[in-house]
Amino acid sequence: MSELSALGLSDWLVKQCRQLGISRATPVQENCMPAILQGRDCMGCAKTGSGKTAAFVLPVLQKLSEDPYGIFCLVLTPTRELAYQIAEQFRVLGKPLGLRDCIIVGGMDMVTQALELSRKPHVVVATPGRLADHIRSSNTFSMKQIQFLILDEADRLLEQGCTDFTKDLEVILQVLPAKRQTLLFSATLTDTLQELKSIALNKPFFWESKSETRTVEELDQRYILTPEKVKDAYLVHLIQTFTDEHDDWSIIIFTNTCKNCQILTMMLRAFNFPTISLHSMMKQKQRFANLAKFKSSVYKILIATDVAARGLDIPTVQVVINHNTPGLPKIYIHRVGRTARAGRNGVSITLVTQYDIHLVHSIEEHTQTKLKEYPVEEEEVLQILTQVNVTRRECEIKLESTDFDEKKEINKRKQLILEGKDPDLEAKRKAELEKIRSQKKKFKEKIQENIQKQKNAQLKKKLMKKKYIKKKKAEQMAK
Ligand SMILES: Nc1ncnc2c1ncn2[C@@H]1O[C@H](COP(=O)(O)OP(=O)(O)OP(=O)(O)O)[C@@H](O)[C@H]1O
Repeated sequence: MSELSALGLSDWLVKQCRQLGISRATPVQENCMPAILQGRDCMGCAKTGSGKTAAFVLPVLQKLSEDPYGIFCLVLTPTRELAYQIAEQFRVLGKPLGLRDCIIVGGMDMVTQALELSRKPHVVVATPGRLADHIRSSNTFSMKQIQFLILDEADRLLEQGCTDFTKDLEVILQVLPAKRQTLLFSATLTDTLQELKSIALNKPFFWESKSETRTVEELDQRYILTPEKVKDAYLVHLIQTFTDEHDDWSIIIFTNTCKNCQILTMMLRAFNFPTISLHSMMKQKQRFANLAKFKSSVYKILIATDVAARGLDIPTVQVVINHNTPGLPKIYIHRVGRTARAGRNGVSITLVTQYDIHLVHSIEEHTQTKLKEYPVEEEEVLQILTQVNVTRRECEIKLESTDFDEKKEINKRKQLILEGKDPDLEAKRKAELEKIRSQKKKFKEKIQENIQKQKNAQLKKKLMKKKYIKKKKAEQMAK
């Protein structure tokens, strides 16, 4: 690791870093910061928890201090919680500058945000959807002068997943100057390198940490093979063991859906575990409040969907449990990267059913790490199995009596409206597609049935012929 001052940072910034416990640069900082300070575009790919945020925050602050104006820098990131975390790093490190930042994310008041944007903050940290909304609806701010565009978790921003940012990014890129520095960072940048290269136009400086594995050495990666029906009993058993043995540990449990997140939270609370949840069906204020309670260790267990998989930096997290095996290796890398950050140790445990074994193989191949089995006293798990499953069922019934599913439907409709689609038309289209699909299926089945019938008839014919020949032969022999 290098001294920060040797990398071209001013004394005030080095001093500010020291106050935050940053005395020497991590490899991603050591390699990317000089290139950024030289004015180059940069793509940085380094493992989770390796200090990528400071690798772009520090050079931006250095440049901003030389020529301060607003809006100087725009940071885009996929989740609202991450936007607040990044803005906080800018605020803390840029305090001596009197840095003014502005956070533009969905679920918060648009008028207040528009007002803040019009006051020319130095740095805007945003999620793409809400920023694109402001650009479409307001002319009270300009981004024509920005020096830096930063895409944190860049691969997620550019991939076409369930939340597709590409249209919003197009809107944003149209209002940015062509002459700017573009910086892209992620722990899984190399997966989508080609798409990313088109965003950073000026022959970017590319740096990737050289390592055989794609997860950190300090992370102990484990799995438990379990039948689906016993999964929750394993989960309760694991949490009981961890909380019995450690006072100061926090645990993040990742699950696949908002509903599962809600049910597991209710279930663990029924067992008196201090549990809180984070998922996209919660109101934004509740999301922030829950995260704050988890960060301050008021609650030791956070159950989240993949909305919390990337970027969140919570040093007390010692354990990550994957209640479902992630379908994609890169989701696994980000999820387990919520622990073992900045040189600390951590454990990840993935619950694997017999249907997920191929996913584990793909994770192992991608991360170049073999997951080890986590030893569990199975007798103890079996002892609580009935109680856990009954409690889960009770929680499911309780949730069904609320308007959770209805809210989900409303949220889906809202999302479609935001995407400029008519929800009723979409539902009709979906039903029609479903009808066509089922007709196709029936048609295929019919063809298969006919083919089978033909084959059977041919077989029958062959058998009859054989029988006939046999009979004839027998008759001839008799003669
Ligand atoms: N040079 C440094 N020395 C010590 N700690 C550092 C240094 N740089 C950053 N950190 C700390 O390391 C932690 C992880 O940093 P950061 O959140 O930037 O990781 P990241 O690489 O962006 O991870 P992810 O891929 O999960 O988003 C933070 O708490 C940060 O304050």
